[in-house]
Amino acid sequence: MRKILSTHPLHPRATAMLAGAGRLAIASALDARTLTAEARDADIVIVRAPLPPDLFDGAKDLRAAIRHGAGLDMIPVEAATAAGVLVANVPAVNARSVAEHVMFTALALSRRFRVMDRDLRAKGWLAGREHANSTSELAGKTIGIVGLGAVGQAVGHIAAHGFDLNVVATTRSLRPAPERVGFLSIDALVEQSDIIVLCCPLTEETRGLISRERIGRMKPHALLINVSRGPVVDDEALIEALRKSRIGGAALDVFSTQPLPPNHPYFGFDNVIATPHLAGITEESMMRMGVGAANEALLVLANKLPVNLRNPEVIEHYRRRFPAGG
Ligand SMILES: NC(=O)c1ccc[n+]([C@@H]2O[C@H](COP(=O)([O-])OP(=O)(O)OC[C@H]3O[C@@H](n4cnc5c(N)ncnc54)[C@H](O)[C@@H]3O)[C@@H](O)[C@H]2O)c1
Ligand SMILES: O=C(O)[C@H](O)COP(=O)(O)O
Repeated sequence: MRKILSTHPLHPRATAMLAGAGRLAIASALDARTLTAEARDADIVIVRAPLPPDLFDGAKDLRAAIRHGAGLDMIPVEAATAAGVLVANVPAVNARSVAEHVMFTALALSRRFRVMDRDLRAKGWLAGREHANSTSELAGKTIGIVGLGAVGQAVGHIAAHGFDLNVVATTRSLRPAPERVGFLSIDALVEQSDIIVLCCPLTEETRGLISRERIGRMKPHALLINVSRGPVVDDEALIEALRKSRIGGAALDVFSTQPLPPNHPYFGFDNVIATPHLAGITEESMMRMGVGAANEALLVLANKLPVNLRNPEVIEHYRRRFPAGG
């Protein structure tokens, strides 16, 4: 019987789709050793936790590693390709959830929601109201989007049409600019934006993109929102900037170390919102990601290629391993 290993439980609709195709096993733990052992006899692995590169060495039946979501950084794509394993993801289907989270944190930071709510509960009405004078509207401000893909475009659309923000973005290839979006270089974007949203993938190019130097160029009231991946930001520099009130605040959904340790310096700031990598997770997006991943798995098990194949260079090697495959 075919084994589909998922690092996490899937949405019930996805589980139901896979029921006839094989045995769905949920990983018993997420450490490298357990995942490697449990992938050894798997045909498919559905991924929401980082896979170790050597997982592929002993997984002789493994046909595909399928990301439940957009970011490919949890799959060592080179190692998978070398082993003849297909890599796929489910792009765009959580973009709306992430964009709504971005706008929610932009509003929460601008309106000082955390301290108002906290002080109302702890110190009473007047203490809660005290923060209101230093809050601001979003309308008319500039939001700078780094990574104008599915998430970035959804953020830009809501920001421009829903909140009357001016939208600027970096781009590497997208032309012409979407409606109401202006293109800037990354340096101009960090200098000119009141709100900076990071929604690029983690790559060698984006690792450390928000460097000490770029944090130093931000406006003193700038808000930094990171829904990309933790290592895109220089944590030490950001913590220092927050300590010195060099920027207005930050909303961080992703971190260089996940889970974020309970005593992390980010928890010490009133003007930081920290969430545990959940911007893309809602009832709706979990259903779409799960169904998308299950669809890709069913295609592969039916000897077809996944729709969102991310390592097409693997095909020849893959077909040598599974002569009927694809
Ligand atoms: N926090 C969450 O829950 C969550 C959910 C979804 C996605 N994400 C993260 O957001 C990323 C983007 O998701 P998406 O669905 O928009 O993907 P996408 O592939 O549609 O868009 C990524 C965009 O980033 C651009 N890009 C790549 N390198 C860049 C660079 N150096 N500078 C500027 N732009 C660059 C690409 O050209 C593309 O337009 C994912 O890779 C993932 O890391 C996080
Ligand atoms: O890359 C993504 O799409 C997000 O991080 C969500 O992925 P998840 O399925 O791991 O929550």
